[in-house]
Amino acid sequence: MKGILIKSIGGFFFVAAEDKEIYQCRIRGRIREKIYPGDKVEIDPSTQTLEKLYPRDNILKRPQVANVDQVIIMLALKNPEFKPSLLDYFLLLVESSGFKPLLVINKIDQAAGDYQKMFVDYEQAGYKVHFISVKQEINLGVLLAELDQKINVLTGPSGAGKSSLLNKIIADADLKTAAVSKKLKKGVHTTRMVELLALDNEGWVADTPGFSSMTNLNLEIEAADLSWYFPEIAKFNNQCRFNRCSHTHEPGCLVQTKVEAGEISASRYQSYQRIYHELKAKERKY
Ligand SMILES: Nc1nc2c(ncn2[C@@H]2O[C@H](COP(=O)(O)OP(=O)(O)OP(=O)(O)O)[C@@H](O)[C@H]2O)c(=O)[nH]1
Ligand SMILES: [Zn+2]
Repeated sequence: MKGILIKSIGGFFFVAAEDKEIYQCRIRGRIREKIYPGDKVEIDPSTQTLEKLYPRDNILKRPQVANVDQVIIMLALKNPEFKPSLLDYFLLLVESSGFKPLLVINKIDQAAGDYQKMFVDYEQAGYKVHFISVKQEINLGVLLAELDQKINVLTGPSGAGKSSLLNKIIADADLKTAAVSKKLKKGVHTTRMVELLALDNEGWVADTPGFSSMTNLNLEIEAADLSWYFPEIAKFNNQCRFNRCSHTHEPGCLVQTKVEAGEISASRYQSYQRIYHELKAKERKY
């Protein structure tokens, strides 16, 4: 029977199978590869053995999850205050590892004025933005529909409301507590096992504890490649006067022209420039 690995602990592999049951399997000796949450597997339910690992589409490094469909970047409008530079950084991390981001802006109950206009830049760049309030349960249904049938990874800075969201949309009460237990999170650097949590529909979500420190992770990309991870800039790559234009200072740069004309967001371009120079400085050091 086919299934999906949701977690593994001490040699036990928990597989959510097609029949909607969860089987606690042992592995057959001949499977040599490492198996991650999200992996599609074949099990023998009668003996509770994991017999086969199906080829995977992709694997996310941190946390290690296989067959990821999208990475949810969740930020709050307020508490903590929304900062475009932080969102740009999260987007870059997701884009540069080759995954599809989904933007979720939480705490719209605390909004004053036309907050949506702060996100027009992102929508123009091609990102879908969901505006929600976990607390007041606004737009949660629409978001949930977007997670259906998919393996989702949830990231975002501390205080964005990730645990609160999981509390509302996870089907199983036991899993729920595991997902939000502060005790587990605070453990002395015990790396909590990644686990797929079942949503109320047919989707899955992996929480990423400690991703608040994601901003400290080193980006493993080169300055010269940076523009490929800003979709609205990547569109114009190779159209500047110079072949390997960095879009920072060169004459005849189409990107700079588009920024001046307001066709590329000035704020996004600022983030691009800042990160470009950070990466350059790092490259000079080594
Ligand atoms: N006003 C308002 N507050 C919210 C909303 N969602 C969450 N909060 C509050 O925001 C605070 C942080 O929420 P958490 O769910 O713990 O945030 P988190 O992203 O899991 O944070 P970490 O566990 O530190 O990564 C809590 O006090 C929540 O009650 C919302 O939609 N509106
Ligand atoms: Zn250029």
